[in-house]
Amino acid sequence: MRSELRRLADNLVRGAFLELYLTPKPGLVDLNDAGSHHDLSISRMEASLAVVSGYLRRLADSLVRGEELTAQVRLGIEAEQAMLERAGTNCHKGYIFLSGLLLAAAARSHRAGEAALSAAVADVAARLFEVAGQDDSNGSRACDNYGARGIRGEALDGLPALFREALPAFRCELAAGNRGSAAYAMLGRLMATVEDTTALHRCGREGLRTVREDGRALEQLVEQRDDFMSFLAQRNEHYVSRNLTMGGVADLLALSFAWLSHTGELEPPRQ
Ligand SMILES: CC(C)(COP(=O)(O)OP(=O)(O)OC[C@H]1O[C@@H](n2cnc3c(N)ncnc32)[C@H](O[C@H]2O[C@H](COP(=O)(O)OP(=O)(O)OP(=O)(O)O)[C@@H](O)[C@H]2O)[C@@H]1O)[C@@H](O)C(=O)NCCC(=O)NCCS
Ligand SMILES: Nc1ncnc2[nH]cnc12
Repeated sequence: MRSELRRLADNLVRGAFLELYLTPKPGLVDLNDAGSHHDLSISRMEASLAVVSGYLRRLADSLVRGEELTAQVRLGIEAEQAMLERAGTNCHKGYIFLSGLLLAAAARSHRAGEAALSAAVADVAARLFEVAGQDDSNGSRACDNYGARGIRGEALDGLPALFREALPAFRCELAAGNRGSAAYAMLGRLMATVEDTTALHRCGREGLRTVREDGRALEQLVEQRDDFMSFLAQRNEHYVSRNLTMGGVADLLALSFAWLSHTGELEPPRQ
């Protein structure tokens, strides 16, 4: 259990790096540019991931010691503060929460399999929201203004974006022999389905609609083996012109990469 949790913690860090370096991603920081994030850069996000890495190791240790959930929530809040102090950004706030939630659920899930893990996520999220207060945040305002459920709904429902959308999209593409486009099939599915409160906060319902339509277009281009890379680069220009971004999609993509890395599905097949 100890080594398994440490391994998952390491994969959660790896997943966030894989998300950061996937290029192009409209509105988001990638190897080409900082998208709609004037305050961010690759190096700043890498500095933020150093904080995430230390946090996930401490969280795994806390879980191995069998500490109460309140101790893990405290570690999450400390990590949010350390990210602001050391990297000057809140760019992984959502991921600190989502990765911690998945790790805490894995420690408490006594049955094997993704359905059991998803149920454990929902259970931990319900208990976590009882002990952690609700901030006056961009996400909570977007939820109030647009009747959205955002990251809290995603967590309380057991991460359906991960288990029911992203992973099946990746596996379906891989089963068709398309290893090169599998990550983009996953990105397209997340864009088409996630209720991203970062997009809502920045550009209202119109912004979320744009992300969803682009997600469906990306899925079609991937399916038709068309030039989806040029499409994403063009959409990046549009997102930057509107200040549109999709931080929730980014965090859920990172979580998906992390889980696929943990299961070994990112490795090339053995000859
Ligand atoms: C539960 C908390 C995470 C609090 O969340 P809250 O409801 O208060 O909302 P936000 O503070 O807005 O943070 C939520 C972040 O979640 C990401 N997100 C958005 N939609 C979804 C979704 N549908 N599913 C999953 N995740 C989603 C998103 O994160 C990314 O975007 C961030 C940038 O957003 P923002 O801060 O709004 O930035 P800007 O637009 O640039 O802002 P301005 O400059 O305009 O002001 C970035 O962080 C990405 O990660 C949302 O931002 C929570 O704080 C909590 O309870 N924490 C407890 C501690 C903990 O983590 N414990 C776990 C231990 S087990
Ligand atoms: N690549 C990225 N760009 C901007 N915000 C993010 N939050 C998580 N990943 C991100």
